[in-house]
Order: sequence, then structure tokens, then C-alpha cells
Amino acid sequence: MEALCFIASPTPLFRSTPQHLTFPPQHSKKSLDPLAYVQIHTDSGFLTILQDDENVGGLEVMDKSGAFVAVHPCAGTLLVNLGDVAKAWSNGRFCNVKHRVQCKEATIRVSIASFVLGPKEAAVEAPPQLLDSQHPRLYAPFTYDDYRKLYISPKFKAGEALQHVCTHYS
Ligand SMILES: O=C(O)CCC(=O)C(=O)O
Ligand SMILES: [Fe+2]
Repeated sequence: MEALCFIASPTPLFRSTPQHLTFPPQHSKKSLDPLAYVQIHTDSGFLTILQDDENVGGLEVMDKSGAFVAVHPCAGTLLVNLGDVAKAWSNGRFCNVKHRVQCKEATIRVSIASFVLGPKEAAVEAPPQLLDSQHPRLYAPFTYDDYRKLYISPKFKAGEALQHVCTHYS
């Protein structure tokens, strides 16, 4: 059995890597959740447009209390969620939702994720209009490529990488 995650072709703002998820989930580290197709994470880019499997569930998003809420399959819909670049650019106003995909059924699960990442070379930084004395800059400017290196580091397993580009003001 297997689950497939097809990902759209790259442009400077729109880029990704194909994933092929097998059933049962296979992990290199025993400490990881054995029921997860995709471990808890935030997406690294600005936003993700997801066409999930219309029949097989498994996607769960974390609410403000830290509890996971299932996103049930809904035919004919797309799901959009914001990622780390959106949170940094908005100076914390947009939420980079934590989510995971749990293995609920021994069957094929197909999802299509399209990632809008961020500028290829320019820095991601909150514009001056979003900053004032009540809202000091929360994140040091970074390029998406540099941030991606931090994001994929094995040190950050659960969507915590963005915390490491905080400025000293926060
Ligand atoms: O397949 C899904 O429902 C979500 C996949 C996902 O979270 C991702 O690729 O970042
Ligand atoms: Fe994701």
C-alpha cells in the first residue's frame, strides 16, 4: 500500500520536492510518531494549496490549545494554509499552522500540494507598514534559501525553525 503526494513544478516563487509515502509509514528514527505519514510540522514557505485525497483522511491541524483537529476529506475543495514565510513577513500576524498526516487506513492516499515559497534572492522581512513601537520587528530578515537550510536541519522536528530567526527585540 502507498500514499502519493504529487507536487507542482518549480518557478522562483513556486517550488517543491516530490514525496512518495508508503504504507505502513516508515521512519528512520524510532522516536518519531509511528502512525504519522507526515510528522508534525509547519510549511516553510508563504502558503500551501492542498488538494487532499477525497476519500482517505489523515490530515490534522493543531488548534490554539495545542490539540489536533482532523480535516475531513471534502470532494471538490482546496485547502490553503500559511507557512513560516507568511508568519515572518506579517511580523507574526499570520499563523503558520502546525499540522501532520496520520495514517488512518491501510490504503492508498493521494494528495497534491503546491507550495508558494518566497522570493528567490530578496530577503523576507516585514514591511515598514507593519512595524511600529507597539509592533517591533520579530524576525531578522532572511532569504528563503538560507531559511530552508535551517528548516531541514534535523534539530528542528516540529515546526520550530522560525523561532531561531527571531531578532533580539522580541
Ligand atoms: O498530504 C497532506 O494532506 C498534507 C501534506 C503536507 O502537509 C505537506 O506536504 O507539507
Ligand atoms: Fe505541510
